Amino acid sequence: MTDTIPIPPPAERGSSTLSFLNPAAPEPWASFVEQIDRVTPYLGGLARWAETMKRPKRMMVVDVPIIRDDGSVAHYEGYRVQHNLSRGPGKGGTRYHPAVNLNEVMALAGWMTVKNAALNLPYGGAKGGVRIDPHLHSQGELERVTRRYTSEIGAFIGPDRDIPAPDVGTNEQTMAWMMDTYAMNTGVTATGVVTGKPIPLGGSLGRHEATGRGVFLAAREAGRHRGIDPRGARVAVQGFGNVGGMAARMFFEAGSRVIALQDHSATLYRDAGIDVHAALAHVAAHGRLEGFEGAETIGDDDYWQLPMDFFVPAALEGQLVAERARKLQARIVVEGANGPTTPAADDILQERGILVVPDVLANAGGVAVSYFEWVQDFSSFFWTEEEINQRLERIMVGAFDSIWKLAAERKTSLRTATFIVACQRVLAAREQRGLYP
Ligand SMILES: NC(=O)C1=CN([C@@H]2O[C@H](COP(=O)(O)OP(=O)(O)OC[C@H]3O[C@@H](n4cnc5c(N)ncnc54)[C@H](OP(=O)(O)O)[C@@H]3O)[C@@H](O)[C@H]2O)C=CC1
Ligand SMILES: O=C(O)CCC(=O)C(=O)O
Repeated sequence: MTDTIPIPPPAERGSSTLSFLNPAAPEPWASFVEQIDRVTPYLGGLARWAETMKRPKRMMVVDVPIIRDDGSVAHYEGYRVQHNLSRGPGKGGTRYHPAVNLNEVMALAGWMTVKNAALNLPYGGAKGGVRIDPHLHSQGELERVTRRYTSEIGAFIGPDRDIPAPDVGTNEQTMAWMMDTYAMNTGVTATGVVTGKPIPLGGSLGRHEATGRGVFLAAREAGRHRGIDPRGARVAVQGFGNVGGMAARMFFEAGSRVIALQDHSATLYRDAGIDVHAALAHVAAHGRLEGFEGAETIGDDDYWQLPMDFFVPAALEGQLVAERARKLQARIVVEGANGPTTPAADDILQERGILVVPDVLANAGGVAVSYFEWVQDFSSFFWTEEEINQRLERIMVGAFDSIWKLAAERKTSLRTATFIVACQRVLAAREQRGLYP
């Protein structure tokens, strides 16, 4: 039922050679469930509620029909999963990608529940997506898809119900169309229905950079504990979109040597360090890393064996599988993407002494600033970029510190410690709310 739209072969996207999702990885929801199983023994009396985390509260699969530019009718499958609403409205991004499916969106929504609770944001967890390759559609077609999708899920979203934001394949423009469609359908200009909006529509300064900035802050804190200064550190980044591009820029501006970059179109390497500003300008002009002349092209196998201090996977889930975890020559992995490391790979990295800063902590800067945006929209009072960046740093460093201490106390990985904090908050709320009768 969820696989009616075939995944276009890479050939349709130009000279891409990298797969969309790693076939060697388990399905994302299976990884999420395994992570919940791993944390359950640490939950004490709340463990009796742990099953809640393995049952998404509400899931929608919607048909999104549009008339294409050539007059033909096309159907796309859309999803919105509200994984948990115990602590507040749903919150999480919207993904446009040809491999999106219900299983993936369930996992992404589950990770949002954990991430939001780990940072103590007053939200549950949700995520949405449409199974479409945005690279193959005109702006007009994407606008029609977005408006139809927003109308189809319209009864379930709202500033106090569920608040979408950008994710892979979506951006500020997508959020503007979602907000406008919601306003047209309800008669209310409720700017807080989505975050990650353009600034003139109630968007927040700093949101565009926030996830990458948060990844850098998490890396800096992890490096402090491991005696690795970002200045001069060797860094490789996978994925060069909003998160990977911005994280690479933050490292570069902090004096790191960004030795390798990879996106769908190319894997690039320069031992002396890549000029990240020049690579960003190339992608802004050409839409992909392919053709960038400031580095040499290397093979995918070589990429996974480069000696480095920080590795930042910032593309899709399931990239760091067991085989790659055995080869990886990094000292710290900072997960910019959601779910990039499989549970089996996690174990191997831990055995090998490679520190992993998990997605649900490392990439939480985006949703933290989304929270600031939502608060600003409600109060119609907007903060300066400096205030936003200071608050972001405080929230990221505070969460990192407390999770680091808990991991040391309980002798767990940072991932398990983050899940302990989050599950305790979510399940305590569930228990306190009670069940009727
Ligand atoms: N945007 C946000 O605020 C947040 C995003 N995240 C997570 O970060 C990750 C990236 O999201 P975001 O940066 O927003 O998405 P974007 O669409 O902006 O960028 C994704 C990047 O990953 C590349 N990519 C896709 N597949 C592969 C692959 N198999 N190998 C190498 N590169 C690949 C894309 O290349 P190409 O363009 O060539 O396809 C692109 O460079 C996702 O896991 C997302 O869920 C997490 C927190 C917040
Ligand atoms: O900003 C948000 O609301 C959510 C961002 C997101 O999708 C994520 O953190 O994975």
